[in-house]
Amino acid sequence: MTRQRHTPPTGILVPLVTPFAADGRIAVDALADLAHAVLDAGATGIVALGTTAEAATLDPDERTTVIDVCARVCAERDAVLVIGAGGNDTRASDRALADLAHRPQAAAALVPVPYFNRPSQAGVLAHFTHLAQAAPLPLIVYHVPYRTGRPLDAATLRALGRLPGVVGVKLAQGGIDGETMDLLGDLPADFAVLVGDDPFLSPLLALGASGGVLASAHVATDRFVELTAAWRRGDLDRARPLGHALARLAAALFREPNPTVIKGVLHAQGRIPTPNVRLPLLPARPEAVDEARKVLADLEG
Ligand SMILES: O=C(O)C1=N[C@H](C(=O)O)C[C@H](O)C1
Repeated sequence: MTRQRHTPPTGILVPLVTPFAADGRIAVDALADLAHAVLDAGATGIVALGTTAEAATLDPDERTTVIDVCARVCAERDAVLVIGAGGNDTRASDRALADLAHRPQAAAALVPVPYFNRPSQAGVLAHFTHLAQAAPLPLIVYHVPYRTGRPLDAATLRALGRLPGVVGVKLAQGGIDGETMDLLGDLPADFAVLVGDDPFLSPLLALGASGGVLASAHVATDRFVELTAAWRRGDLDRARPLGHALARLAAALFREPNPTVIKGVLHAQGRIPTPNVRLPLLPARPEAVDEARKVLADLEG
């Protein structure tokens, strides 16, 4: 099948947490309120079932609920919806993506590089070539080698970017290295780099990234949006200090495994009913939450 190219999403996309009520069930209203709040603050869209959503701990019915809520809000708001899908097995990923055929609101699926079973780079390319041909919607490759155990060089990322069904990469390499520079220096047409490492948002925007998928942007969303606009118009006097301030905020929010600190902060702000996470995650220590709130207050003060 020949796939047409689609416009990649840009700007700030927020991968929403899954708020839990005291009885352990998903707090559906709180999830919808979070979605509306980040869109009110200027986010381009939201990601349902990202890592931040603790997607791995949700049962199939709960995953459907999360997608339903996010899809409803995005439809109401005419916002971009990206849905996390896929895994480390090509056939299973294929089936998961096929299930999204009845989600016409979704702009793209966020699909991880296969983790744990350590395919070669050629195997990763073959995986995405297969998925991109068969999937009912465009794909964003989620490249996060410190989670997947599979680094990719710039040539492979570019080859992924040239696949007709692939519209972008969520780049979370844990830093900026030679491969990052090589990739951003020579991007395929209509292929978006979305930053997935919150502390590196500002330098990667300066290098040509078109936005970010950032759990940190649950808070100070308007500042993250402002940062992308400042780099876009070349306003260095605004972008540099704001970028540093948001990197400090991101560092504080990621002091403990994501999304534990973010949930602690959202709970303290009264935006979600509990800070609860599911095992094997443990709730953030109160000191970590307090520190993140202090950095946030300094930013907003
Ligand atoms: O869920 C996501 O999408 C994100 N997950 C990353 C992680 O948990 O490592 C962080 C990033 O902000 C977005």
